[in-house]
Amino acid sequence: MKVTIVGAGNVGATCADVISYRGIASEVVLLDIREGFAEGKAMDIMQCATNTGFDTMVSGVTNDYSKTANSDVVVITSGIPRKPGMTREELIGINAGIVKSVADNVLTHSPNAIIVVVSNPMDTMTYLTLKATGLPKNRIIGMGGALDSSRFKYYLSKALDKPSNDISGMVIGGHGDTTMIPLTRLASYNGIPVSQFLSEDKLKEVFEATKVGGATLTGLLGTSAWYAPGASVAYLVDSILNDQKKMIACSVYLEGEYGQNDICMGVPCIIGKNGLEEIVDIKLNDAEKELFAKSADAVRAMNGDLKSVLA
Ligand SMILES: NC(=O)c1ccc[n+]([C@@H]2O[C@H](COP(=O)([O-])OP(=O)(O)OC[C@H]3O[C@@H](n4cnc5c(N)ncnc54)[C@H](O)[C@@H]3O)[C@@H](O)[C@H]2O)c1
Ligand SMILES: O=C(O)C[C@H](O)C(=O)O
Repeated sequence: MKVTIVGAGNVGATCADVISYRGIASEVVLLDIREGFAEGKAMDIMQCATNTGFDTMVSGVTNDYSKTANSDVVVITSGIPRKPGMTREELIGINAGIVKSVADNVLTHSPNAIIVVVSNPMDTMTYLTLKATGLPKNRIIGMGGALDSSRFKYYLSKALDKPSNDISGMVIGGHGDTTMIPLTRLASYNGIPVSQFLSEDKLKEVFEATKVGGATLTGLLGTSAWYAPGASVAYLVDSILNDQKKMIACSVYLEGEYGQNDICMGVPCIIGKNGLEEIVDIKLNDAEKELFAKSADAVRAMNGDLKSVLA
């Protein structure tokens, strides 16, 4: 199975590294516009093969889309990341043009690919990709919820002082500092509601820390995070390529689900060989429904800025 990753920067290269290390795909092509950069990243990753023991063929190309032909999955990470103090939404002016032209290019050579959108503001870039390509909704998946959910479990694990892998939890809504909805009511520690172990105040702290998880890392690193984002994309790609049918919160096109229409935002999805295979309808309580509606208002307002790109 072949995966192309457009953008060989921090997230794209980390994703290629995790995919090859875990043997998720037989071939990975990294593509970037910076002369020689993707080639260098691919060479560096390939020089891990004998020490970490993988057989995936990773190659890099400078803007040559012919090398990406017949990819099963294309991941779009091209564009600029935010700097400390910025929101993801501020990236739209530059990233919208990049994402649209990249989506057109990849489809010319891989007309059947499933596209995973990572560039920010991710929900809006996912919507843009869907509208610009006209592809069916099962083939356009925005990655954000897998990452936000892993951060949620990290913060819960810290609060509980228990391992992250014993914790279950999901973040839905937009992938933004104010639009994420960590579902604290439904999170559990080995099947037991976390509310049995954590006070309301502690859960509120976890909720708030999760929402700004990306901003916190950006403040510490000077640019946005890449290890967990790259691993989260690889997790999603694994579920597609290996038809795992995992339930993963992803940004997908909604047509009435969760009371929303004509918008891409994070909801629980079954992800398999056809990409989005099902949107899972979990029963939200009134407070969660209200948060979801507010989150959708913010994402929709952002989508309004796409008019000139989509014209
Ligand atoms: N959805 C998420 O959960 C999530 C997580 C982390 C980062 N991101 C976003 O992913 C994007 C990339 O982040 P990063 O940290 O890897 O940035 P980065 O700057 O390290 O890498 C981006 C790469 O894109 C390349 N690029 C720019 N224009 C291109 C084009 N037209 N064609 C091909 N390549 C092009 C650049 O040369 C650069 O190497 C940012 O927009 C960031 O906000 C999203
Ligand atoms: O925080 C960012 O800007 C990058 C990404 O969306 C993240 O959540 O790490």
